[in-house]
Amino acid sequence: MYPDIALASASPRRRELLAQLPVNFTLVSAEIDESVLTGEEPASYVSRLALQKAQAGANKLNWQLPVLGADTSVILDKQILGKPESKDHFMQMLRQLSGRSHQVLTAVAIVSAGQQLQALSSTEVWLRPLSDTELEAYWQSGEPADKAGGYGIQGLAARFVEKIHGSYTGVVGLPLCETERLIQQLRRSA
Ligand SMILES: Cc1cn([C@H]2C[C@H](O)[C@@H](COP(=O)(O)OP(=O)(O)OP(=O)(O)O)O2)c(=O)[nH]c1=O
Repeated sequence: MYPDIALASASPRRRELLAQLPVNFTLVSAEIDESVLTGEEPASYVSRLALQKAQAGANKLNWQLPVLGADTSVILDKQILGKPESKDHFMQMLRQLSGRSHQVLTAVAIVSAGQQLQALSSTEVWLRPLSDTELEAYWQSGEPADKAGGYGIQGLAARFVEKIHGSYTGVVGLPLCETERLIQQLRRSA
């Protein structure tokens, strides 16, 4: 069937989550510079990146299809934590996240030739205290490397999560309630 939309993402999680919605989609790659601008607020950062991913995807497709982009970051005391760059970086991040709550922000953007739609999901996640021995073993599993904040709530790190307040799918990388709402808005305006 002809796709309604393109997903500008290399993330297998986003692909699996979008497949749970009644929408036909195709994939497009969109590499962008993910550097944080000086003084940029976390919400502005994730929103800008989601929009830039969608725009980069739309450019590749010559704006023939609406394109969806998303970005997820872990925020601790206004500090933006991306993916761990090394084991040391991972240990440092998880020691900071241990035994307290943090925020996970996921922005979603859909761009088409005529319009730009955006949503922001914010979730508070509480992690229990984590020992260095547990963290060493978790790093060895390979799971943390491609995840913002260095953990995957949907994977082995599930046992570290005491509670969440917000959107589970938002933490995994694509808040489905908000995303479906944007797709419905797009359809209404077509
Ligand atoms: C906190 C958390 C993040 N993540 C993932 C979601 C995102 O894929 C990733 C954050 O990186 P992003 O830069 O948002 O996305 P990405 O590089 O994986 O994919 P894209 O091609 O769309 O840019 O962290 C989890 O899978 N589980 C979690 O619990």
